[in-house]
Amino acid sequence: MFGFSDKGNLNLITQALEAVGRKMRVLPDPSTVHFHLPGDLSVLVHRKYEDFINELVSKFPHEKEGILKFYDTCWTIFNSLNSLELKSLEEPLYLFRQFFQKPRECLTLAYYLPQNAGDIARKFIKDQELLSFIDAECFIVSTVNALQTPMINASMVLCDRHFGGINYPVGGVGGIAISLADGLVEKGSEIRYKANVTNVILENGKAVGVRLSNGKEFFAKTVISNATRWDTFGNSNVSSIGTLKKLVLSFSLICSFKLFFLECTGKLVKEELPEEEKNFQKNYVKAPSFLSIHMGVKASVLPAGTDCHHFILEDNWNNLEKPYGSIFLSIPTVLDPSLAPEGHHILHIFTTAGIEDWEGLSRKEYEEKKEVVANEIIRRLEKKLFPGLQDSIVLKEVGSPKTHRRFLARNDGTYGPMPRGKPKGLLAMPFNTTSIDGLYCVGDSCFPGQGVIAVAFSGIMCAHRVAADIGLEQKSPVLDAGLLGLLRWLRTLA
Ligand SMILES: NC(=O)c1ccc[n+]([C@@H]2O[C@H](COP(=O)([O-])OP(=O)(O)OC[C@H]3O[C@@H](n4cnc5c(N)ncnc54)[C@H](O)[C@@H]3O)[C@@H](O)[C@H]2O)c1
Ligand SMILES: CC(C)=CCC/C(C)=C/C=C/C(C)=C/C=C/C(C)=C/C=C/C=C(C)/C=C/C=C(C)/C=C/C=C(\C)CCC=C(C)C
Repeated sequence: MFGFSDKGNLNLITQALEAVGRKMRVLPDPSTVHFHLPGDLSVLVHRKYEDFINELVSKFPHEKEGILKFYDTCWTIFNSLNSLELKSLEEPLYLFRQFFQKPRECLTLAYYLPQNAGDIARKFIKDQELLSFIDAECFIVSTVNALQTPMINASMVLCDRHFGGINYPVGGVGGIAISLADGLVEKGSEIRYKANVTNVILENGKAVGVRLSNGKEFFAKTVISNATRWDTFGNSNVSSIGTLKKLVLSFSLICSFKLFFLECTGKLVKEELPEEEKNFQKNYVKAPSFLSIHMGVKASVLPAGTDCHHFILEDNWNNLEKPYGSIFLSIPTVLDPSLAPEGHHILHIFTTAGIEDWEGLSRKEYEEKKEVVANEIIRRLEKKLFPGLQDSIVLKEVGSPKTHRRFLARNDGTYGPMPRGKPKGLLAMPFNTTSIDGLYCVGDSCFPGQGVIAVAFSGIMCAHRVAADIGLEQKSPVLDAGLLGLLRWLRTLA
C-alpha cells in the first residue's frame, strides 16, 4: 500500500487510522515492483530512489540526463503536493490561504494540473523503449499509458514509493477496513452492513435521504455517495447496479453500507443525467475490470529472494493495455509469512479484462472459461518466472469481471474512470459537489481518480466541503459561487 508511512502529508491511510485512534503495524516492502518487460528488460523499482535510478540508467545509459530530468520533474510536483495541507480544492477560503502561504507550490500544481506524464517524458526522453517503460510505470496505477496519465498522479506514485515507501499491513490489507470500522464505531458512529441503497430521495431537487431495497428510508442533511458516478447517476446505455456506500446523516454520524449480494439494476438518482455528469461521461469511460486468480502454492516453487510484486509483459509492447495482455502478481507471504501455512505462499495474480467477455454464458460455460483463461495465465507465468508453477498449486480461486461487479457492486466491475481520449491532465475530473444540492460524491470517479490514496484524498476533500456547507468550517457563499462556477467552466474546457 501507498500512504502507510509515518512521514509527510500524503500518508493518508496512516492519517485516516489515526483520526479514529487506530494504528497498524506495517512491514516495509524493499521494492515496489519488479518489471519483466519485452526484450528481457528487467527493472526492479527499489525503495531507495538512488538504487532505482542507478538500475534504470544502467539499462539506458544514453538517456541518463533525460531520466534524471523526468523523475526530477516528478519530485518537484511531489514535493509541492507533500508541502500542502490537503483539504477541499472546492473551498475558496482554504484555497486562497494555501496560495498565500505556499504560492510557488500551488502555482506548480496549477501549472501541471492540465498536463500528462507522457508529454513531459517526451520533452526529455527520445528512446522509444524507455518511453514504453514509462508507459508501464503509469499503466500499473492508471490502466492507461503515460500520455493519458495525469502528471500529478504519476508524480505522486513515482515519488511516494521512494519517500514514504510501500508498506504492508501485518495480517493483510483487509485489516485496514476492519480497523477503520472499529475506530469509527468507537468514536460514536453507526455502521449498517448489508444495507442496499437503491434511491437517493429528492425533495424539491435537494437530496434529503436514501431508500434501501427493503423499503426503509433514512433522512439526512447530507448524502454522500461512494458508488461510482455511473452507479450514482446512471448512464445512457448500460444497466447499472445501484450502489451507495457512505451516507452521512450528520457530520458526526457516518453510516458505511457494505453490500455483497446486490444485483439490482438502476441508478440511485432517478433523474435525467445532469449536464455535469454528461460532461464527465464525455471525458471518461469505465476502465476494464480484472480477472483475478488467488492461489496457494508450495513454497519450493519460488526461487530464493523472489520479490513481492511483479508486472509481466512478455513479448510485445502493443499488448500493454490489451485485456489479458499484461500480468500483475503479488506474493504477500514474501513479506508476511504468517498469512499462509508453513511451506506455502499466496499468489494474487490479476490482469485487465472486460465484462463483455463474460456475459451471456451458461453456468457451465462460465466455470469452464474461468478455468481455461486462468490456466493460460498460469502457463505464461510458469514460462516467464516460475517453472513447475502448475504442479505446485494447492488451492486456486478465480474471479472474473462479474465477480468484481457482484462483490464490489461497481458498474460493469470497472476498476475506475479512464480517459476517453487524451485528457487535459486532471482538469476534467469532477470534485465532490454535484449538481444536486445536498448530494456529494467520493471515490475514484472523483478528483484525483483511481488509487487508494487518491480515493482517500477525495474523502478528505469531501469531508471539508461538507463541513463548510453544514457550518462546521468557515465558508463564504459569494466566493463559493465564484470558485464552483470557475471550476465548472474549467472542466468544460477539458
Ligand atoms: N492496491 C490495490 O491493489 C487495490 C485494490 C482494489 C482497489 N484499489 C483502489 O481502490 C479504489 C476504489 O475505491 P472506492 O472507494 O472508490 O471504491 P470501492 O469499490 O473500493 O468501494 C466500494 C465499496 O462500496 C460497497 N458498496 C457498493 N455498493 C454498495 C451499496 N449499494 N451499499 C453499500 N455498499 C456498497 C462495496 O462493497 C465496496 O466495498 C480503486 O480506484 C483502486 O485504485 C486498489
Ligand atoms: C483548483 C485549481 C484550479 C488550482 C489549484 C492548484 C492546486 C493547489 C492543486 C492541488 C492539487 C492537489 C492537492 C492534488 C492532489 C492529488 C493527489 C493526492 C493525487 C493522488 C494520486 C494517487 C494515485 C493516482 C495513486 C494510485 C495508486 C494506485 C492505483 C495503485 C495501484 C496499485 C496496484 C494496482 C497494485 C500493483 C500491483 C502490482 C504491480 C503487482
